[in-house]
Amino acid sequence: MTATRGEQPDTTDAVQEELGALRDSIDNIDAAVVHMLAERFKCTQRVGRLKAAHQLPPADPAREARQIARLRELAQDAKLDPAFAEKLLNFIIAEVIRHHESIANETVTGNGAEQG
Ligand SMILES: O=C(O)C(=O)C[C@]1(C(=O)O)C=C[C@@H](O)C=C1
Repeated sequence: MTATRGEQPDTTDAVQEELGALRDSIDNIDAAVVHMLAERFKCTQRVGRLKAAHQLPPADPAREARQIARLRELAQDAKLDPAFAEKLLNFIIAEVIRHHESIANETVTGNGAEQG
């Protein structure tokens, strides 16, 4: 039964079991997201070094526009809010660009970059 305002919370075993099972799946998905992001950042770290070694700019807005268009379509097909997918990609790419700038700086100054 759906709880409404003013009713006591339903803490029966069946509800707790279903909540626990859903949370197990959420934990697995969160772990997969972390591992996928870690792999993505390993790739972008190599991109950052390649760009710095060849004096290429950290950001590539044309590439980003293609990624956003593609991700919005994928999101739509998957019934995920395309605006959310775009915000998430922009958030990740902003961090990647920060890393690229740090690597480029390290290449010029010889100082250690803070992160890949
Ligand atoms: O493909 C690149 O040129 C990257 O540096 C990677 C990446 C990304 O994280 O996907 C990051 C910055 C660029 O503006 C575009 C894409």
